[in-house]
Amino acid sequence: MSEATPDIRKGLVGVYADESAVSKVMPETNSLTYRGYAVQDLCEESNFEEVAYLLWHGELPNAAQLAAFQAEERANRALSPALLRVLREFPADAHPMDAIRTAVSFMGMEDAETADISDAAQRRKALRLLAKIPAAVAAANRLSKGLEPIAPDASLPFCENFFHMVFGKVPQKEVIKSFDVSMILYAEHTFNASTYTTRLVTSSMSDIHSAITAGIGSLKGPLHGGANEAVMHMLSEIPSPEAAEAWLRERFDHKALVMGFGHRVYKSGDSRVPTMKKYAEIMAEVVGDTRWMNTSAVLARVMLEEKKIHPNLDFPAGPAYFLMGFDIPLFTPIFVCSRITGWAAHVFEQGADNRLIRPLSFYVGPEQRAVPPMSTRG
Ligand SMILES: CC(=O)SCCNC(=O)CCNC(=O)[C@H](O)C(C)(C)COP(=O)(O)OP(=O)(O)OC[C@H]1O[C@@H](n2cnc3c(N)ncnc32)[C@H](O)[C@@H]1OP(=O)(O)O
Ligand SMILES: O=C([O-])CC(=O)C(=O)O
Repeated sequence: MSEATPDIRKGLVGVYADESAVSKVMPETNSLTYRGYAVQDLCEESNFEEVAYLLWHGELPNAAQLAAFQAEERANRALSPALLRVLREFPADAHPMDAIRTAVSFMGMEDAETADISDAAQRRKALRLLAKIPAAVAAANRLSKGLEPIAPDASLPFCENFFHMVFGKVPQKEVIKSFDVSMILYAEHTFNASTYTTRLVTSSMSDIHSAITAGIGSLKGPLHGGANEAVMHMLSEIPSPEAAEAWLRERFDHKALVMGFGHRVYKSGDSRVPTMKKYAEIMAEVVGDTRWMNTSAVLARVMLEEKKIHPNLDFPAGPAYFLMGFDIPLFTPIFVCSRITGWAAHVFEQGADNRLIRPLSFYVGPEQRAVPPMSTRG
């Protein structure tokens, strides 16, 4: 007798897997809060370091707490000589997401506290990851182009230091502000695929480097974080804003996905898009290049008219990063530099009230059968 099929939610659509106090997505009002604060307000009133502290501690830092947090982050940026040697051995055409995934895994082997999964140790390790990941991303990017890595500068704030390590210089304040806003918007988003991956790994009482390494693997996919790169490749294929509508309609004919559109939770607009779009437009003004935002506007209009699908955060973030001068394969690793904050907050939360995550599968394979001898197998 065949079993009745249980209620299977493919893709876990609509499933509440646990409670969380880190952030809240409200699709009915297109809004998002981190620990109760609207992301738009955080973008205007705070900076990425303050948001990292907020996500990890539940409250915004006061001046002394922020200064101590920043001092810790700045003191932990340098990569070990061994990791730098490993980075030099990576194939020049390795994708930077593969490079940072491997680098974080290596950092796990180097960290003296890897095996200590107490809350205090996990927090110390998360701080070291927040500090070192940008240095590894920047070093791998430069090495892949035959350039020497640039050592972090402890006199610079987080965002300025990232530009320093990638380009060897710090850009004007409008560029830093746009980047900082992108880092705040990318920091956290409830139980997205990569965050859930980090919680799943944590649930077996594994360590934070293992969880973050797995999270990076999940983020890489083009249905998730990899979409910010895919958006820019797509925009680059479109010869001009005037050609965008015909290009898109042709894509509809092939039933192809349009990258940077759609979202599992938001169905009438991603809460973060208006803010990121504003700062992408500021970047277009700073650089004096409106092609990407004009092309984007046509795509967004036609997608809404024809498919009723809105853009997600990756859609304006892609051109914003391009206008900041970053190589396209660096876009998702930049997302990692930010999302380490949200991932770690979830690792702490999962660890504080843990139960092994282990769902069921409904078997649909062959009935039980005898193992045939080799001589009878076709
Ligand atoms: C930071 C982030 O990770 S944001 C997400 C970044 N990812 C992307 O931009 C990739 C493109 N987008 C997508 O692939 C999807 O929208 C996802 C993966 C983000 C969400 O997927 P789901 O929640 O499973 O999609 P959903 O069920 O809402 O799709 C409904 C319909 O819209 C279509 N659709 C959704 N997004 C798109 C898109 N970007 N282009 C074309 N059609 C789309 C689906 O094919 C589906 O059509 P169907 O009903 O004819 O099968
Ligand atoms: O929430 C999701 O599924 C994807 C997303 O937007 C994010 O991780 O920022």
